[in-house]
Amino acid sequence: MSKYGVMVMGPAGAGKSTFCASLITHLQLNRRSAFYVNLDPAAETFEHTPDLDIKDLISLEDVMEEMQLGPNGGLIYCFEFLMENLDFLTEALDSLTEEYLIIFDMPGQIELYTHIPILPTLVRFLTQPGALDIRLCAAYLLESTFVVDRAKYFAGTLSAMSAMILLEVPHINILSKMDLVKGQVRKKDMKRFITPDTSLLDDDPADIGRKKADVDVDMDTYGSTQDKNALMSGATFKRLNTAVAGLIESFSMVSYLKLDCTDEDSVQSILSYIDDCIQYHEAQEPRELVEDAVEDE
Ligand SMILES: Nc1nc2c(ncn2[C@@H]2O[C@H](COP(=O)(O)OP(=O)(O)OP(=O)(O)O)[C@@H](O)[C@H]2O)c(=O)[nH]1
Ligand SMILES: [Mg+2]
Repeated sequence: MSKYGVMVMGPAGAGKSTFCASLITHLQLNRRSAFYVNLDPAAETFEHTPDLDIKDLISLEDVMEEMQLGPNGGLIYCFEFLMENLDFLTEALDSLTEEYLIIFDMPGQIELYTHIPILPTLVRFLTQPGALDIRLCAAYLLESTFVVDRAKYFAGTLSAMSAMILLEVPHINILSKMDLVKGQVRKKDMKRFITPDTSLLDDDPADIGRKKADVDVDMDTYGSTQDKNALMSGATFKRLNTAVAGLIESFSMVSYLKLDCTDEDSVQSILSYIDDCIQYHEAQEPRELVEDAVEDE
């Protein structure tokens, strides 16, 4: 019997936990079952109480104190500990039926999605046929306000692509908090962010400032805030961004779905993409009519 799940990932503050909460509320309203797994050992408050919480296995606070680690090192330690204690997941998830959507709320430390091999191992474990066998979809959130700074947007897109390549499961990318950019970006421009368009760098409004500075900064003077700003907007920086954007374009893997958690239709639309990715509906038994619906007829 297959199980179904979505792993909600992305940089710190991208809106992962808020999306998980909106998704659970939406599922409940539609009489679907959710199983909420919090894998962020630093998360403290939740709109919906997790059904399984990594904090019951290991606490980031204890790790930081006992192992003398900072928050990022502590998080990696927690995940390594989880990988040595995978029974913690198996015991809780094994009995779930195909009716459930298992929602994994992940931490925001970017290194988890880029170069540390823990997540691929975890994903392989969750999806392994004959074991938990979860049909898993990865949902990578990037905050839509990133589009205001094009260099930041392409850097974020590169991190999304890195997660896609690393995890090798069906994957959707999401621009979250769309309500925050409503009316600020023209529709025509937004399309170029939804499917990354490298020419966005050619007509970057930030370039106007760059041309004025006519920069390639003398490294000897690098140090003051002003010089740092000049460096970040210099010709070398532009070449770097163009190279990153070219890389993203050559793989042609990333495109985004738009999410506004305050809008129920938007959450429903993302859910239908997730359902498609994991082929949720194909495994569902036809539902019996609810009693009052029968009475109405
Ligand atoms: N306006 C708006 N704010 C949002 C939305 N989604 C999340 N936020 C806000 O963004 C902030 C961060 O949201 P979280 O859901 O905690 O983000 P996260 O990705 O789980 O953060 P970490 O777990 O710390 O990495 C909170 O203040 C949320 O209220 C949205 O769709 N619209
Ligand atoms: Mg969170």
